[in-house]
Amino acid sequence: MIRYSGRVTDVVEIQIRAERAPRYAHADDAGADLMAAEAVTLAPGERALVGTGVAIALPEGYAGFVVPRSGLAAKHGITVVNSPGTIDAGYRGEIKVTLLNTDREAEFVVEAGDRIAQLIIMPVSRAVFVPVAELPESVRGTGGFGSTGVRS
Ligand SMILES: O=c1ccn([C@H]2C[C@H](O)[C@@H](COP(=O)(O)OP(=O)(O)OP(=O)(O)O)O2)c(=O)[nH]1
Ligand SMILES: [Mg+2]
Repeated sequence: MIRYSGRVTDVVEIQIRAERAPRYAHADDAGADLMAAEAVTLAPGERALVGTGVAIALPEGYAGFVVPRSGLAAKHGITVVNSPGTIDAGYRGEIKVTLLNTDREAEFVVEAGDRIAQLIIMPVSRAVFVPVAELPESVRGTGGFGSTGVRS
């Protein structure tokens, strides 16, 4: 924990190569906006792998997650196909965004420099998978996929 903008916050230093570095719109935002490095037009229902021109070296024990922007989703039906896209600590390539236009009628135009998605940096655990004959009991057990219903 270090002091940042007058508050005590987790801040992780990340080495980056980019023409347009991801930017936090507000100091306490979780997601830093990723900009398109290229222009692309998405027809209704079309997807495209859009470059951001950003390459990073995450410290060991961290991962990046590429997630949609809610404004683009609500106003234009733009989402990220594989959300959250996982950026591994060892990845040194360009971060790319799999944008999908879910709108049935309108095309969506992306210009270079547009903020198309956001990047969330998180500490992650790595597991050691230990085979066992029986898993410990729990209250939920094997219930899932709507087992608790919809209405309260
Ligand atoms: O939205 C994304 C998701 C992934 N990546 C990059 C970083 C990540 O570390 C790498 C591999 O991602 P993932 O493991 O999700 O893809 P894969 O299909 O399993 O490819 P691989 O076999 O290379 O792991 O691709 C992106 O640039 N954007
Ligand atoms: Mg993989």
